[in-house]
Amino acid sequence: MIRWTLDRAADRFARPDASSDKYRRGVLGLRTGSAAYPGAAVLTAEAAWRTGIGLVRYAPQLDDDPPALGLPSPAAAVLAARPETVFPPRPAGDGSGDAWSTDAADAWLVGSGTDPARRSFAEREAVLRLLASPAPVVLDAGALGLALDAPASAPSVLTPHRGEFLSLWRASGLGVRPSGWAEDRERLPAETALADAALALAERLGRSVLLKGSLSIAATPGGFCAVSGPATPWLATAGTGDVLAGLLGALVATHAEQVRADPELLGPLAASAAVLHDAAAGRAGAPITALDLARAIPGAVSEMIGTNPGAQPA
Ligand SMILES: NC(=O)C1=CN([C@@H]2O[C@H](COP(=O)(O)OP(=O)(O)OC[C@H]3O[C@@H](n4cnc5c(N)ncnc54)[C@H](O)[C@@H]3O)[C@@H](O)[C@H]2O)[C@@H](O)CC1
Ligand SMILES: Nc1ncnc2c1ncn2[C@@H]1O[C@H](COP(=O)(O)OP(=O)(O)O)[C@@H](O)[C@H]1O
Repeated sequence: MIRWTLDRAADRFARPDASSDKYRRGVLGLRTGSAAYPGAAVLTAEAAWRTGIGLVRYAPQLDDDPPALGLPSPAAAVLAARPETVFPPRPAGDGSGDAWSTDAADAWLVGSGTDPARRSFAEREAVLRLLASPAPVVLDAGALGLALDAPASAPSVLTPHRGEFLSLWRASGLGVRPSGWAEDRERLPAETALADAALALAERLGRSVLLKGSLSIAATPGGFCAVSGPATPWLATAGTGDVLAGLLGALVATHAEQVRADPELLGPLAASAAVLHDAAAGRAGAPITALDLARAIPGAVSEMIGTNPGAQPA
């Protein structure tokens, strides 16, 4: 198992150069947030932009509930926070089934701030289409379970916390809980027990896994395994996982071609997202709030690049 560091992450961070333009630098598509959780859409967009990317496209969930309590729609909330974001050229429901084709982005982030119980049939079909296409996909929160329903054709990485990981473990038929994991959630499994479990789930699903927590483990079906942390416990606050998902989405989109050629690269990228997330946390003070964390990402990126200024993008 490799201990992942900011130096290693710097080696895999894509810098723009004179030949860059917004499309060639990486386009990330977001299918995040919902009427129930519009804030998650904002946090994923904010984190993706602040990680450094050419373009973020936001796709509202198909057939989502109407906004309640006077809240804005997730798309309106994203636009207010991040006017750089681009939205579908026409509303969904025009007969095409989806406003954007799967190739509208180099990579996709799906699921943060969504509730699987409220996902419409059209939305589920749209995500399954993404998972059957070649662009890499990050699956988070409410979309994690879809990894069990789709063949592993798109290179993909899942970002469960320990509770979500246990659900995936059970649903994939691996048993009640991994060896060395106590029933009591407060008792943290040892590093090796976390790593063994992450590797076993990655192999079973044929997808990479970033098991989040104080220690985060990035594991791939091919056997790559990296640990980072312990991260600052001030990260234990709502929305920081959405920030991590947006950050990882941007790293994947800026390496989409390389990931298509070698899906194992999702392991190092996931490990890099975890260390960059904690570096941003270190700059966000204490206590941390999720939006402050996202806003601290550029400082963490500058610090990271500063550790290895001459490196070429991987
Ligand atoms: N501003 C927003 O819009 C926010 C939206 N969020 C979204 O809210 C949705 C549901 O998240 P919830 O937090 O309600 O549900 P979770 O899916 O996080 O929790 C489900 C179950 O897992 C347990 N659990 C949570 N964290 C755990 C951990 N680290 N170890 C072990 N067990 C753990 C919980 O106690 C619960 O029983 C997700 O889609 C998420 O993305 C959250 O990210 C919070 C912020
Ligand atoms: N005690 C802790 N110490 C360090 N990091 C933590 C701790 N608890 C949570 N985190 C980190 O905070 C983030 C929480 O993500 P998640 O549970 O998905 O929250 P949310 O759904 O509210 O965004 C993850 O990146 C996780 O690694």
